[in-house]
Amino acid sequence: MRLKELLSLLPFSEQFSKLYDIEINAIKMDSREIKKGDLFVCINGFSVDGHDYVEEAVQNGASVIVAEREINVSAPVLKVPDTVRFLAMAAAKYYQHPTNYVPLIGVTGTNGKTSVTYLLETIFNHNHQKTGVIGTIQMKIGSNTYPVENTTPDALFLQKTIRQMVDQGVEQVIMEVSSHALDLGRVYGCDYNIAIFTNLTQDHLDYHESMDDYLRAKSLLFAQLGNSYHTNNKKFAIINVDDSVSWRISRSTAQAIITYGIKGEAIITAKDIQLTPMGTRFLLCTPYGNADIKSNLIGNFNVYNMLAASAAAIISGISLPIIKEALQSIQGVHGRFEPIVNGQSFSVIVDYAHTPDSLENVLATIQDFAKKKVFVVVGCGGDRDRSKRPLMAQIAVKYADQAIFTSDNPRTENPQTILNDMTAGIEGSTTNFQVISDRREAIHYAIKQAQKDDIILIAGKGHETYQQIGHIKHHFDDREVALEALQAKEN
Ligand SMILES: CC(=O)N[C@H]1[C@@H](OP(=O)(O)OP(=O)(O)OC[C@H]2O[C@@H](n3ccc(=O)[nH]c3=O)[C@H](O)[C@@H]2O)O[C@H](CO)[C@@H](O)[C@@H]1O[C@H](C)C(=O)N[C@@H](C)C(=O)N[C@H](CCC(=O)O)C(=O)O
Ligand SMILES: Nc1ncnc2c1ncn2[C@@H]1O[C@H](COP(=O)(O)OP(=O)(O)OP(=O)(O)O)[C@@H](O)[C@H]1O
Ligand SMILES: N[C@H](CCC[C@H](N)C(=O)O)C(=O)O
Ligand SMILES: [Mg+2]
Repeated sequence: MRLKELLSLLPFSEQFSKLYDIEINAIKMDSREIKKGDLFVCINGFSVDGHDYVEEAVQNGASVIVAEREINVSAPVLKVPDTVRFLAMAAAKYYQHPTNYVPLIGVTGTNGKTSVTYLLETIFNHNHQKTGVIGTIQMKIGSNTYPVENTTPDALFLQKTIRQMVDQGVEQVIMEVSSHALDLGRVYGCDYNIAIFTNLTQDHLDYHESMDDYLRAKSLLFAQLGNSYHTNNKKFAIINVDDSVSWRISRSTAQAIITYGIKGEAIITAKDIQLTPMGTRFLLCTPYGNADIKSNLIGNFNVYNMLAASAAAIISGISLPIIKEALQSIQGVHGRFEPIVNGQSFSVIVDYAHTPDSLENVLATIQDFAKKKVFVVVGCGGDRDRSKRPLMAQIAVKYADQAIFTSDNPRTENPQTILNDMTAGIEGSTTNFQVISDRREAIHYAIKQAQKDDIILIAGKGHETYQQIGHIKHHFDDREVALEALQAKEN
């Protein structure tokens, strides 16, 4: 690509006219990956500043540097006010605006993003449409899966991935959009057709300075809805009316709004909800008629997830019978309320609840069905929102008969400090908890204690297959460890 094409993204780009004819092989944001003829965009990150790696980029053959400040190197330097924005726009341009050639659904909110994307993937597949999915667990093109580092990848990886999806005949892309991604401009270059808001509750206050700032980030997805380059497709915001901030999300967009909910007045609603330990039944009510849904998914929060997915499917032209068939076919979402079964007389459930709200939802659901004791094994991530730690501990001791506090990706923090933050939230007279820092030991302990009809919730890691200590990810899978403990108990 000629540099002139990328420069057309910048206002007053004539000032760079001398550079128009430079040929760009690829756009890179990492000096270590630069090859001859690449353009290097300097990003000021959380650990280091990409501007400090310009020399290395030039040595590796960078033909142009894009930076936020004057830099004295042998390669030409394009000074722009915001390299993050430039990167997102340049990536979209370089990969020929892939999101203009495939419908794109973005799902944001504190909890339920992965669940809703999974429900949507199943619905579109039942409608015989090839899907591409980008999210926390993995990236998927059709049935091929690829590992991911982030829930929402950086702009370069994102645009490249969607381009691959378009080239491989994907007919619908569904992606989770994290608040970090919105705040860091990873999705500036995306043209969404549908944006879904699940809910907003406390998380990530290590990154966002307040809940208001967290909401601002979430609302950016709705603010950018409709920034189409070529298409004239209608755009829709799908919003959970039962969430207290939904009106602020609605006000962020000028596009059409489709509401869903159970308590408040909404376009897509659920009536006659029956929640059981085996699954959920409800009447899905839509402007196109109603459908009686019998789902294997457990808990009231999953009714919300099914409403959100149904709303997006309806808007995408999928019929109610297909939606019903798809929702009823779903056995569960990986690592979300996933039962671990080895013929034992009590239940073991692995779940990804790692926020106060999701932990409360899952424990309240379990408590509703519990015949005997409820155990919860839970920890809080290191280098993440400290203020959620005491809240999660309070919720654990409130809903469970016995809480076992343990480690969940301590990262660079001392595990004991995290556990102290958790127990600091608990009143002195409370005794239904203990601390077992080693997660394997904690899971074994809970399973050893359990008796007939008890329920053990192992929360926080869900599908994760590692425990991150320092900067190293050690293999660890709650589901494997639970099974190992069940087998040990048997013998
Ligand atoms: C806080 C955060 O978001 N960090 C992301 C960020 O890393 P960073 O800012 O630390 O990058 P850095 O190491 O400082 O590097 C800055 C720049 O210098 C460049 N560099 C660096 C070294 C070098 O030798 N040469 C060089 O050019 C880097 O390529 C980069 O362009 O950019 C990286 C590349 O895009 C991301 O992978 C990384 O996500 C980390 C892994 C992370 O944990 N992020 C979390 C907080 C996150 O984003 N989470 C959300 C989900 C949250 C939710 O569940 O709701 C997500 O979407 O995943
Ligand atoms: N709609 C919902 N409301 C509240 N809690 C939910 C909802 N859906 C799922 N949960 C709970 O939150 C946990 C995480 O769900 P899910 O992975 O779908 O959310 P997410 O938004 O993708 O999370 P992350 O930000 O970590 O990617 C589940 O394991 C469940 O306990
Ligand atoms: N996407 C979330 C995942 C948290 C999962 C939990 N196991 C932890 O490590 O804190 C985050 O990065 O905050
Ligand atoms: Mg997710």
